[in-house]
Parts: sequence; structure tokens; C-alpha cells
Amino acid sequence: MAGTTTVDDVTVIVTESLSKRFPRVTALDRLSVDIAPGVTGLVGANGAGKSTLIKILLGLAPATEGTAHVLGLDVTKDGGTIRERVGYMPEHDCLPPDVSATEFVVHMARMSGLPPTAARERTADTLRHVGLYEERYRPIGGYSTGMKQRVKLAQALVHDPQLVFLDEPTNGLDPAGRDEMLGLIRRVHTDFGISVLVTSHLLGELERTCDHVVVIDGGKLLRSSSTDEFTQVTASLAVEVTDTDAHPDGTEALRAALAAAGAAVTTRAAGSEGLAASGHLLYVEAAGEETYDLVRDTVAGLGLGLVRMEQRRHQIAEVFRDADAAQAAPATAGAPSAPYATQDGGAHDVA
Ligand SMILES: Nc1ncnc2c1ncn2[C@@H]1O[C@H](COP(=O)(O)OP(=O)(O)OP(=O)(O)O)[C@@H](O)[C@H]1O
Repeated sequence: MAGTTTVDDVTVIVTESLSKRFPRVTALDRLSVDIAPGVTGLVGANGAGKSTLIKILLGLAPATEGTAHVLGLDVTKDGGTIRERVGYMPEHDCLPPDVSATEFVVHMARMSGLPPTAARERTADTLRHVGLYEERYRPIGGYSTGMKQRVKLAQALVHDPQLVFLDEPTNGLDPAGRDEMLGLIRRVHTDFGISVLVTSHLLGELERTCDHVVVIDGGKLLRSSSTDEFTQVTASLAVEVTDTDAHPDGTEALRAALAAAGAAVTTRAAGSEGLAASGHLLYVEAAGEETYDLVRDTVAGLGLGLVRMEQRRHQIAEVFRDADAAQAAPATAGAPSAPYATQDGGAHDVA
């Protein structure tokens, strides 16, 4: 039962039919999820309801209906206890520019109830963990975006919580900064055993960092599964070839030749049914080493150039596109909807 769930059991967060309605928008729509210990990604486009969910889970905003429990505690009654046991890294910049990282994090530790000596010790440890030890006495106003994000992470960890909510921790970071932050987040769990709920609208990030991914869209649950399930290695080879004068459509020539040789060939990736064919890629079901040899020999026999041949992983983004395609019937061939954007507003992040 949700109300009796604890961190020692299988879930750290349980919501049942949780809704949050504002006058003009439904931010959460009957959301029911169970989240286990570990690192969990909460993914959704801007406005999907991620920050709203975090505020409700912290007991900072009331839900319109439904129930939510965090570490076995009821968000409507036990908000104070939840905030003692849970760390929170907010999305937006909230740091005072004219104090040092040490002063700020000690202050936050004291706010969380740590006595002065413990607060100073924990602050030093935490700033070391996030890589800010050398800079800890400089005013935060002179910090880079990456350093500010790490101060926000440090203040979320300083009181040694059982669980942390990290709201878009990689926002505003360049690729190297994102990788560093994701590594830190992973270590929050592996080094300290703290469970993490991390939000992002960048799918590739979560694939690399999380044990489990929860996807929401328009406040509704789209999918909740382990990252392994999302990214199963499929026994499929993606093959791309050049065209030649003899074979103006090299891809089709190869498809026909491989099919004639008995190989299972499609122009669609496993898991992307319902979407338009990707055009230049063939997907060959790999029966073993001999499939590589068959493809290589057939390409050579046709006189085509082999651009690439690689084992294909089932990417998280495809799973979402499937869900989109299923919802958007009839499928709009060639133009799958793309609610999950890259940071620069581009299309899917399938890194
Ligand atoms: N206080 C509020 N009053 C009215 N509408 C709100 C309020 N807070 C959030 N919303 C709306 O609820 C929806 C969900 O917002 P929320 O901030 O939870 O999304 P999000 O997934 O965190 O996106 P982002 O990453 O852009 O913050 C949005 O349409 C937003 O405009």
C-alpha cells in the first residue's frame, strides 16, 4: 500500500491519480507512478509538468486531487519531514551573488537543522565532492554557470538526504559541463547511496545517467520503465551504402540482393514501426557473424561503397516517437512529432 511504503521497500516515490489544475492549464493529469531507489530520470518537454510534480512531492504546493507519498510520507501532512530528508536543486538561478559558496552552503545546512560544526564540515565535504573546494571562498557572483549549478547541487546534498530532486541540473551548460554534471549526479547515488530524481528535456542525457526513466507529456504519464528496457541491444545491423551508375538506388539494390540471399531486411529500425522509412538505412536481422560476411560480400558483389555497418541500439527517443506515432494516428509520414527537443530548440536529442 502506498502509505506504508518506505525507502527500504521498493519505492521511494508513489503517486496515485495525482492532478494539478491551474485556472487555464492542467499541469498534472491523473499521474500514477512508482519510483524505486536509484537514479530516475523524469523527462518531458517544457511545460510537461516536471517542476509542478517536484513542488507537490516536496509538500510546497497542494495537488488538486490524488495522493503522493515520498519515502513513505504523505505530502499533504508530512511536508516538513519530507524536506528534512529530501534535497532540492531548483531549476532557476536562486543564488546570492555577494556571498561565497561556503557561506551559502553552510547557511543552507543550518536551515536544514545541522549544528554549526557539522554544517561547516558537511559543507567542506560537499563542496569537495562537487569540485568547488578550491573556489569555495570566492563570491558566487563571479562563478560560471557550471559552477553555480554545482553550488545548487551542493546545497541540495549538504544535509545528507536520502533522496534528491534535481530540476534541470544541466540547463545552460555546454556539452563538457553537462557530462561533468551527469557524472556527479551518478556518483551522488554510487558514492553516497542517495536516490536521485532528475528532470531533463534531453533524452540522451537520461539514457546515459539513469536506471529508470519516467516520461510525462501534458501532465500525463507516457511511459515508465528501466533504462535497459528502453535501450535493449537489438540484434540488428544498420547498413548504409553509396549509389553507383549501375545501381542508382544502391539501398534498394542491396535490399533486394540480401532478401534474395535469405536475410531478413527492412528499411525501418526495430521499435520504429509506424514511422516513415529512414531512406538510406537498411536494417538487417543479424543471425550471427555470418550476417556481417553476407552484407560485406553482397555490397562488394554489387560494386557499392559501404558507408557504415553497425550494430544498432534501441534508443530511448524511438520509444517516445512510437508513443507519439500511436497517438497521432493516422501517422504523418516523414514528420514524426518531436515534443522532446534539444537544448538549442532542434529536433530529438538521440545522442
Ligand atoms: N503557478 C502557476 N500558475 C499557472 N500555471 C502554471 C503555474 N505553474 C506552472 N504552470 C503551468 O503548468 C504547466 C506545467 O509547468 P511546469 O513548470 O511544471 O513544467 P515543466 O515540465 O517543469 O517545464 P519547464 O522545464 O519549462 O519548467 C505549464 O503549462 C505551466 O505554464
